[in-house]
Amino acid sequence: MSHLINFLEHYSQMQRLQGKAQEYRCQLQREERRRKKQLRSLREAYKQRMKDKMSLIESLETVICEQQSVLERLQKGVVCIAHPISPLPSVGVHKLVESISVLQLERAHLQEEVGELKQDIEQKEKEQQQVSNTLQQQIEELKGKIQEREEELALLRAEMGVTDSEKQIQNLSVENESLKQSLSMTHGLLEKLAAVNTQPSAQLVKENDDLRTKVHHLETSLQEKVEQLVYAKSHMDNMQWRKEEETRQLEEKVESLKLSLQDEKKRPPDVQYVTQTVEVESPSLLHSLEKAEERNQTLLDQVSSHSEKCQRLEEQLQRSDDLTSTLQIKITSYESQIGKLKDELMQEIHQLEAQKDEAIKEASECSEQHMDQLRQQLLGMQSRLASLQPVLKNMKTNYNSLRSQVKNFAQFYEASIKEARRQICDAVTDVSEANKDLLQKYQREMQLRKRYHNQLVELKGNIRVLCRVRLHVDTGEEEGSGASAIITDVNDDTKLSVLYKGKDRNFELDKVFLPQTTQEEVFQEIEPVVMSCINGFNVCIFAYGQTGSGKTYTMEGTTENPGINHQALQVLYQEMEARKGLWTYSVSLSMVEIYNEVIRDLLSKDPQEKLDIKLNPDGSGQLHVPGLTNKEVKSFRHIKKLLSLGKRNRATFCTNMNERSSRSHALLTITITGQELSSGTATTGKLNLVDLAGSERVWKSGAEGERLKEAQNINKSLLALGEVIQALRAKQGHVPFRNSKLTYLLQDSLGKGNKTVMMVQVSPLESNIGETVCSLNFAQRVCKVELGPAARKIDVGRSEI
Ligand SMILES: Nc1ncnc2c1ncn2[C@@H]1O[C@H](COP(=O)(O)OP(=O)(O)OP(=O)(O)O)[C@@H](O)[C@H]1O
Repeated sequence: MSHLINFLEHYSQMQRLQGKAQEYRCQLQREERRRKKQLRSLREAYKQRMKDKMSLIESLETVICEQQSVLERLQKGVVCIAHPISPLPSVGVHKLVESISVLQLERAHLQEEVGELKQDIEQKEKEQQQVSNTLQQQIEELKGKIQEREEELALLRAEMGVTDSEKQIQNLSVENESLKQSLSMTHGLLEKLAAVNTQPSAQLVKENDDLRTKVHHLETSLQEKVEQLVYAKSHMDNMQWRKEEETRQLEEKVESLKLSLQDEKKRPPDVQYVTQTVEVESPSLLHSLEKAEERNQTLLDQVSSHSEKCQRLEEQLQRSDDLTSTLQIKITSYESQIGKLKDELMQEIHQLEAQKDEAIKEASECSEQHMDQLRQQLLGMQSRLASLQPVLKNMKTNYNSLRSQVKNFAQFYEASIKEARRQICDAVTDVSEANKDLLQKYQREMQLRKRYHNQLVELKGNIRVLCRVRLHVDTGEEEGSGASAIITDVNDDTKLSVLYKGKDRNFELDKVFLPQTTQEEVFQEIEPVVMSCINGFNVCIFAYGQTGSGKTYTMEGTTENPGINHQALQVLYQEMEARKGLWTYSVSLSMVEIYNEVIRDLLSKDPQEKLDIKLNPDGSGQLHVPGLTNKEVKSFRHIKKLLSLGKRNRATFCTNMNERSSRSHALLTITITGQELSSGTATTGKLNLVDLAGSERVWKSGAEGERLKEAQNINKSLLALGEVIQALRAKQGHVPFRNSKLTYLLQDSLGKGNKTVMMVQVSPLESNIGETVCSLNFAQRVCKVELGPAARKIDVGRSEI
């Protein structure tokens, strides 16, 4: 047992260790996920910034293109200026040259900055490389440690053999493997990070180079344009000088001509000749003068057009200057933007580097922490394993001893089982014997009960005559004659007296029910007789009395106050249910009506069919009614359904035949067949519940025809019944069963050894006194013949039937 407890303790320890390992694994996975997320966000931010930079560079490129086109346009303008002879404004060209030199200076600055950036990036790359190298080294160290631990675990596993501990070790190995994977993943992520950091720097450098080449191209083209402009300017200066020279020569010529003309005019007559000569010569001179003037005019026009042209060119140059200055401003703003961007880029690079350093630091710290944890776990595991080893040895020895015990246990078990079986068999035989004994006792008790019950019933009388005084029902018909004519004795429930024709008539019967007696109280009195049916007795219960005396009420009752029929069936079913397991029962039911000595089946599909009583063809001497429906009853509910069907069928006759129910007998027969399971004893009992026709003496009041026939038949059958009961009570050898259909039909139930209850119903009304006395006389006549130990003193009344 102690081994088992030890084993369980170790097992629980193992479980705990497994749980912890699982916990660590989860922690590691969480950390890994966190780091991945961090790196992902960093990468996203970096990408976004790079995108911004690229868009800025693109915008810069477009600006440079624009500048190029402007320069091309300028170039074209300079070419146009080279051809006409006009003075050229040198200010714009100078400005352009100056801006180009500024640009060159800027370019030199940018080149320097790019060079510095390159150096920075290289420096950063080197640092990054160093960090990744150190991380790589750490990873290698971790790998080595993991390898060592694996080897240790393998050794431990080899020592421990195939137990639950091995599962634990396997779990730890799996955990180590996952740790390794996470480390390699971290390594990969770091590499990716490094790659991400280097990539944009190279791109930037490349773009800077491109920009630089573009600027160089622009500068060369500008240089060429400047040279062209200088050449054009010198050409124009030349042209202007020549023009001025020609103009000066012509003016000098005109001046000399004017002077010579004035000299000629001042000379005497020969001067006339000279004048004439001059006059002769002067037209030619005038003509040449005119020509010279004309030429002078054209030259002046040319000069003015050239000066206009020069004006325009100057304007153009002014515009170009403006354009160049705006471009210069733009370039400066772009340069400032580039500077800002460069700063931002540098800041971002610094931030990224700081983040990267932080991430690396965190990763390394985390790895170190994990390593520490793992180391601690390993130490814990080692110590636990060390403590487990002796326990394991103990367990092994325990296990071996248990195994040997188990081997012996089979024999011990078999012996104990045999012993237990023997004991159980003994106990079972004892119990079955006791059971048998009990069963015998029970059967004896049951027989005794039956006997005592029978004795009790016999003591009360096998044929009992009871009287029920109907409750005074205050109906209109009976008004004025409502006084009770019956006097009951509260102290003696067997006596009642009636004041009839001035005389007191005293009657003594088996029991008298007072008007206020309830349906339940009535049934309680006859319950033992009813119950004897279940024990194989035939029982007949008759309700006798004049019309309206309460026969149907006593037998059928109402829904609120069920009568004998309903209560009898209920208790019978209850008893059958109580005997379940000891007895099995089958119940069948038939309902007939006897009217004018004709039997009709109330449960038949054709209730009008007349039935007859015949001897059973099986030779048993028993009577039977061919064609009579004898319904097998499944439950109490089924019985109720059948009763209402019979009632309905009878009601149909009533409507057809004018209150026939009062003048016909209704017979309900329940047959109960039972079998005792232990002994196989079978019993069959019948309960006949009869609501007799009204006993009033209508035939005496001069009734005729059908009514007379009815009355005669009723009287005949009731008389026959009285005679049969009398004969039975008197235990006569011959019982006149065949005198009526009713007694003939009930022959087997009225015979010797069976039980009969005659419930004589009387009306309490003064107006019914004659019939009441008549019914009581009938009851008394039946009662007086009683045989038994306690002879009754009976004041015999007159029989008027
Ligand atoms: N003990 C009683 N308590 C209350 N009402 C009763 C009692 N006995 C009879 N009645 C009522 O008296 C009336 C007549 O009774 P019932 O129909 O049972 O007489 P009956 O003898 O069967 O008549 P019939 O011969 O015409 O069938 C019914 O309304 C019934 O409910």
